[in-house]
Amino acid sequence: MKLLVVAATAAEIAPFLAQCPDADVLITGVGMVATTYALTRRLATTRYDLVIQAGVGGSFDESIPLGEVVFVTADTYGDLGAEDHDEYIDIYGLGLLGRNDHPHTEGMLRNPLSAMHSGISLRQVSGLTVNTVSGNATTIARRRTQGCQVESMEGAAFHYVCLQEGVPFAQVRAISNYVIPRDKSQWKMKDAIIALNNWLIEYTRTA
Ligand SMILES: O=C(O)c1cccc(C(=O)CC[C@H]2O[C@@H](n3cnc4c(=O)[nH]cnc43)[C@H](O)[C@@H]2O)c1
Repeated sequence: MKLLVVAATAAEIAPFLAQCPDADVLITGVGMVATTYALTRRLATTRYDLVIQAGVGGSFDESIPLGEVVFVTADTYGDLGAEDHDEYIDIYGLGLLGRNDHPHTEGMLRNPLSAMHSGISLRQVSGLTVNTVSGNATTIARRRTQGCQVESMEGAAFHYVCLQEGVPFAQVRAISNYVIPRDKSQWKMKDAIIALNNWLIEYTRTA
């Protein structure tokens, strides 16, 4: 199987890079803009059977233990829209994008799961992608209403590009922190990276 591993930063997949130096890897940079540019460019020249985005992320759901590796099967935008005084109107609410305009389905960028994904036996969650990491109570309360379990800075861009290009994909994230008012002392980045890489090494060994 021709597999591409995508990560925002090399640090997130450093153990994998050390153990699998010949793997096909794309380090995109952090955020939706960098992810879209780098991945679109790569997929324009190379066809893959599966593209995996491996990263860390925050969880709104405190029943998911820090360090757990999850499979984000649907993603959406957390801050694409307009502020109307104290309210937030998302891009669909503004009428600038239809909730079912391709590649969106009911306002989500859904992974069309197939037999290819059967080897990914991780908890399946939905993702919210933001430009600014949630760090104050008002923003967090507002973003919670979107009903997603995890937050990242790249997931929606990754889903969007893969859906547009018709490439099978999987967004896999290890939970490094809960989405709470900013307190980096509570982040478990190292544990999350170890768990993410253990999963990635094992998955690519057997894929
Ligand atoms: O110092 C910070 O405040 C900070 C905030 C977010 C991420 C970082 C990183 O060093 C990792 C980059 C990577 O992390 C993902 N991430 C992790 N937790 C969250 C979150 O709660 N909300 C959104 N993104 C998160 C993100 O995808 C970045 O690529 C440092």
